Amino acid sequence: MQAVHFGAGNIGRGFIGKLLYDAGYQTCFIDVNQDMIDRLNEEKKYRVIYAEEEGRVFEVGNVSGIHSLTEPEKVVDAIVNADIITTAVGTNILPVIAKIIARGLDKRYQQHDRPVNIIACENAIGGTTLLKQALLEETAAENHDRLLSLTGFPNAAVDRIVPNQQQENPLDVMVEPFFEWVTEEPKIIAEKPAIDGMNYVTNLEAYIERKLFTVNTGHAVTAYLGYMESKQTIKEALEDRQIYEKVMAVLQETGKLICRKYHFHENDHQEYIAKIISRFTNPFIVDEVTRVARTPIKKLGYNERFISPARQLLEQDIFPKALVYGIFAVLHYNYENDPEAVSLQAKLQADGIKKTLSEVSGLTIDSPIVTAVEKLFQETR
Ligand SMILES: NC(=O)c1ccc[n+]([C@@H]2O[C@H](COP(=O)([O-])OP(=O)(O)OC[C@H]3O[C@@H](n4cnc5c(N)ncnc54)[C@H](O)[C@@H]3O)[C@@H](O)[C@H]2O)c1
Ligand SMILES: O=P(O)(O)OC[C@@H](O)[C@@H](O)[C@H](O)[C@H](O)CO
Repeated sequence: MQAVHFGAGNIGRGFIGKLLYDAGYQTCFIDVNQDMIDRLNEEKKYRVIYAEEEGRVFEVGNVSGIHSLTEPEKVVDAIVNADIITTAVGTNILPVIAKIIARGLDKRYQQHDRPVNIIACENAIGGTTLLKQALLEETAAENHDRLLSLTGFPNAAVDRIVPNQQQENPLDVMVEPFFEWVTEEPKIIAEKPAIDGMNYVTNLEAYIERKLFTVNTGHAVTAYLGYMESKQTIKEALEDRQIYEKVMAVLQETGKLICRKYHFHENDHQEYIAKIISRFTNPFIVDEVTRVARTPIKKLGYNERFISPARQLLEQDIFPKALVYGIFAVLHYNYENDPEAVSLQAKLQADGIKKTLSEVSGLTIDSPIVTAVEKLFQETR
């Protein structure tokens, strides 16, 4: 069985690639990192190392690589023959790879009518749906029906902390032992891919919101508050009592929303939070605050980890005080090596807090969230 996976990065190699290998797939990674592609083709295998006391090591074999931009014909042919297509490139890159995937699917369905599932393994609500929309834009209108009748577009939630790597062999990747991959069953086409460790659910929204608003909201608040306090890593940030308490306050707010909306049991959710904090403070992982804080403009999006739970709480007449503080912290993120942080700071300088926040978040300028964030700035001046 052939898998085509876009993004040979941390999650691509450390999570999806491993599960695909264990399930018997030969995985062709598509990336723009030439060194990574060359190494994959030379070595045809790499190692996944667990960040734990025993330090278990797993070999992932049957891998190869193709450059997304310089070898487009090879990418197209890999898509023609794929049994599954997955991505882990970052949500912002999905419209970029849509072009080549659309070409590949077009050629595929000219040659045969074997259905294929595409699963975007990104941190986003409706990641595969975003890719599907971008694919339709890249496909001639007369081929839309054929594309939609032969392609499955299930959304997914993926959870495994894979920090930036410092391995001797750049192909090797250290990951936390915990993982969760949940895929939307009703949108699967034809036979369900049998991948050990990937679970199918009918109500993905509950799982993705629980994951995004707990793991990722908690992670992001830790990172932005940590950055403000000059902490280097997520673990170091959480060792600061004041940061820890602010993070817990945020998780109690998002927890209230998740438990009410999806009827998760309160005690189970508190255990879920405790487990996540223990994952963040895993002593075998060095996870820099700047990795977790990356792309702050994206993270302030309307359907993202801060604004979505904050506005949903507000709709229930609950004022999201702790989340507002988190948003205030995001606006302080001025890391010069993150292009989005640089643009965000430039925009804040030019347009001020209310206009900037309103534009990046999609909230109205008179939203109580925007007003409360501005008030925090005034109070700390
Ligand atoms: N690292 C984690 O802990 C984690 C966990 C769950 C989900 N995710 C999600 O997985 C996705 C990837 O994150 P990551 O941490 O692996 O990032 P990463 O930067 O390590 O990997 C992304 C890869 O995509 C490649 N890429 C960029 N543009 C490309 C293009 N046009 N064509 C093909 N490849 C391209 C990059 O070269 C890189 O190798 C993100 O959506 C992230 O939110 C990450
Ligand atoms: O990947 P991002 O930028 O959406 O979020 C940063 C981290 O919170 C994220 O990568 C987590 O490590 C991951 O989502 C854990 O499953």
